[in-house]
Amino acid sequence: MSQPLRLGIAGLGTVGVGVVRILRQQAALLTARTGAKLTISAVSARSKGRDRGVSLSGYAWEDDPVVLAKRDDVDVYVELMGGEDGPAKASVEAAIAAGKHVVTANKAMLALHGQALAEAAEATGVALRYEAAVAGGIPVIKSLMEGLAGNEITRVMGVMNGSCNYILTRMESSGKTYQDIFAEADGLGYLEADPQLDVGGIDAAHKLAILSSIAFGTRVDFDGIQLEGIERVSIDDIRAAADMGYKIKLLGVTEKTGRGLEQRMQPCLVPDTSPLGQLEGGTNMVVIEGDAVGQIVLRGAGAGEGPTASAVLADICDIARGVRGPVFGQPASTLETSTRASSQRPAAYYLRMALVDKPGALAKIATVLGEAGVSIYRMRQYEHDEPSAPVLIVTHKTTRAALDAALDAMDGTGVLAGAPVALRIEEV
Ligand SMILES: NC(=O)c1ccc[n+]([C@@H]2O[C@H](COP(=O)([O-])OP(=O)(O)OC[C@H]3O[C@@H](n4cnc5c(N)ncnc54)[C@H](O)[C@@H]3O)[C@@H](O)[C@H]2O)c1
Ligand SMILES: N[C@@H](CCO)C(=O)O
Ligand code: NA
Repeated sequence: MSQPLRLGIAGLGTVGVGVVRILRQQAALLTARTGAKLTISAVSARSKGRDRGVSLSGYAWEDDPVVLAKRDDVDVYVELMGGEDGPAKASVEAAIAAGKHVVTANKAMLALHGQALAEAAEATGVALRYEAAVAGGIPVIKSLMEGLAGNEITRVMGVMNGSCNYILTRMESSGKTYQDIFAEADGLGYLEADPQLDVGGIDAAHKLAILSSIAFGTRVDFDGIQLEGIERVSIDDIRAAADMGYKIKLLGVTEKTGRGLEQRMQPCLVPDTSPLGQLEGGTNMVVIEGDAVGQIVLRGAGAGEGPTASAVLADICDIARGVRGPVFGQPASTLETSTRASSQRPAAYYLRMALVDKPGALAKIATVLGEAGVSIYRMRQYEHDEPSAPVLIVTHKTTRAALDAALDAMDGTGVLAGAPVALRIEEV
């Protein structure tokens, strides 16, 4: 048997405790699989005395994660504190400089500092692994980097924030408003301490930025993501979309177009019969398309103690087996700076509008759409008691620019009884 692999774990919250638990409960299995004894040398968290429901006896305690990261008896530094900067980044940098391998679940840090950290790790010859950072327990990093290494990746899509998917699917099943279900999710502890990270799409966008880099050989470019959260998704749209055969999802999409890399994280419609459309509750799904493999669908738990710790353990086991390799699948120095594709690839759009119920109103809308080059594919007007008429339109594929021109022109027609809603329909 090889030398023991000695771990230093910083962060003993949901994920850290899960990792300690698996290391204690599955010690024999992990040794059988890796050929090495996996031991914990030291741990760090904010509160030393807190009862975490798992024994920490036999592990040294460090108040400062940077000190922990550099300890002589630590071979792998496991960062499970979170936060894009602060002690997480400082300690990971210290670990790399001290020649320690690093495992982290910190998507925010990688989305914003991934390139610099990858360059540092590769210069020092240490592993920097982060399976838990994207879609938690789903082995999406491994699938993309290893299982699909023979493919040119054409598109990656995913629902990668469980809290948002919970809110959207609960709105539909309960018929309640966004505000009501947001409060319910908050009460159940489903939201991050800063809920804007979830509902603003930021957490999911961090994950998308990491996947883009691996899929397309580009430097992580979080700021290049067209980002919109779910705060403005209304129960009226969820109902109307359902009536037309769609679900609304906070969907991340990254694809290389002739104009550059297009990364979008926004609410959009997907067919209700598609795997993404059928994804309920807090579950995650990532869909990957490669030129040789076609489309594959990965589904599972994106968060929670067990699933996230499962991914951290996978990385630790790989390091124990001697697996190294570039952080984003090819040497960091060869990753390209992506050209940001400025406008969105053509798509069908869903439009919901309330029209003044007077002769010629619908004709005016049809005219401005036609004049902007936007063609109508499907349309419904519902019976109504109110003075305005609810109208739904699904367009043929069009550019966002043409649609925006049509929406601008609609403003001047005098037949709108409120601001129209326009959502992209993603081909999945
Ligand atoms: N919880 C999940 O389901 C999940 C899923 C995927 C990824 N992640 C990521 O895993 C990481 C940890 O998440 P979590 O949910 O376990 O968080 P948590 O809030 O439950 O735990 C954080 C831990 O870090 C410790 N900590 C924070 N600042 C510290 C400091 N300055 N010094 C020492 N210790 C410090 C805290 O004391 C706590 O023990 C984050 O990067 C998060 O984004 C979490
Ligand atoms: N808040 C995140 C946690 C996992 O990153 C989610 O809901 O998916
Ligand atoms: Na994962």
